[in-house]
Amino acid sequence: MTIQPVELPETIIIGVLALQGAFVEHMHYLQRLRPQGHTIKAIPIRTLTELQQCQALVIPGGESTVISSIASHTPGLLEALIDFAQDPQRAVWGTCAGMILMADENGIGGGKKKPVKGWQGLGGLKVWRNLFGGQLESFEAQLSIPALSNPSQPFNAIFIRAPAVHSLSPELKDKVEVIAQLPEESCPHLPPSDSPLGEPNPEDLSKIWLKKGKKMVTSFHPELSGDVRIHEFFVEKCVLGR
Ligand SMILES: NC(=O)CC[C@H](N)C(=O)O
Repeated sequence: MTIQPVELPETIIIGVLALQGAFVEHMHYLQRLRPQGHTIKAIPIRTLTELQQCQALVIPGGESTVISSIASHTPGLLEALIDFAQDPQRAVWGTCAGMILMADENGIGGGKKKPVKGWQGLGGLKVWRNLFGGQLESFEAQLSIPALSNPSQPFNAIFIRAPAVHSLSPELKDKVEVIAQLPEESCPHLPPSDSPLGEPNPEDLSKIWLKKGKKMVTSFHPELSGDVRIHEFFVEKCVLGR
């Protein structure tokens, strides 16, 4: 099946899911971008009608259980978000809690807590919630990321109760681009392996920024870094596909 490219309007509306979490920051960063030939308008999304106006979507960091619960109590919203996340024509970026929601399945620690409903945006991604630890274990890492503009300038990646990749399905592994990884010494330890997610792949733990077609996920918070380059990447590569 070939996918027909969608004609984008001059003004591209990027929705930022605004139910909970760091959505204001994402909107500020997106509004600063000036891609060639287009204007970006970032709008907060709280209803189905607002989502229907968007060409692309950002799911912010925050608390995935809360975002999921509010979405499920808003008429038609959760189903429409899942459709949007799975539509290969639509650009969607999940950061931190947003990455958890974009996964197929998620688990926490030894797997005792109920998982959050996965939107299956990349297809084949499983994540651990909070594997890097609680709020007090938050940390920053200066990363060299060759895919960014001005790559010699490190990117300050901020991790707050961040999720880690548990595993990628073999089909996803073939299609996904791993854009950034953590050095081994910063990777989390695996929890006891009694998780309902099945056997983790320790090699996937370091993967903190993944892209498949128009979808991407980052386990950290680029909207808190003071650096717009990952937002710029999302607009150029995922939204505009250039
Ligand atoms: N900074 C974040 O987005 C944290 C995500 C949070 N630990 C969750 O499970 O939803």
